[in-house]
Amino acid sequence: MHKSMKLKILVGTTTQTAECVAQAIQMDCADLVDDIEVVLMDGLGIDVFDEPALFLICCATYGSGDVPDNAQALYASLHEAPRYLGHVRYGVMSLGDQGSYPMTFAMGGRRFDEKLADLGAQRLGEVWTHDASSDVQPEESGVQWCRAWLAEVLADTAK
Ligand SMILES: Cc1cc2nc3c(=O)[nH]c(=O)nc-3n(C[C@H](O)[C@H](O)[C@H](O)COP(=O)(O)O)c2cc1C
Repeated sequence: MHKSMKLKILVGTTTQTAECVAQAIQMDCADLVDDIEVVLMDGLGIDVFDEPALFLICCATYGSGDVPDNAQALYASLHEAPRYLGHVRYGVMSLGDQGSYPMTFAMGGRRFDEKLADLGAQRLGEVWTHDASSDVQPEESGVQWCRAWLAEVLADTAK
């Protein structure tokens, strides 16, 4: 990946924590990537991955380990209209609440991770998680993770 490439952040959220994390990244990582787009997942389908971009799934968890309502269409589309996504490289930021939902902690983002990997897409780096029952501030921690993640991705591509 080059600095001039696009980072597209796909946001699955209900109460906007994930969106705030994505927006903080958009502002704070502008020195690392020229073009950062934040897109809510509402109404998206698998064709969002047709665009040549590095993808970042930033997704909360609802129900019992499900993706949020606004992510349901995209998640369903990966199952209902599957196709090979070998050209896609992505990272995952997954939000949850370990205190209240220990059995399904941060499974929203992980569900996307599992399905994208099934379709041949390549995850770069480890999955970042945020626990709403902790004192960790999501925007600050998310930006810190994303800067390190982007630096690694950029360095790897430069090799
Ligand atoms: C009704 C409800 C169900 C939830 N279910 C889960 C869950 O199964 N696992 C989990 O880790 N977090 C769960 N959470 C916690 C949210 O994922 C967490 O608060 C997250 O930060 C919300 O992100 P958002 O503001 O972007 O929607 C749930 C929250 C609510 C209100």
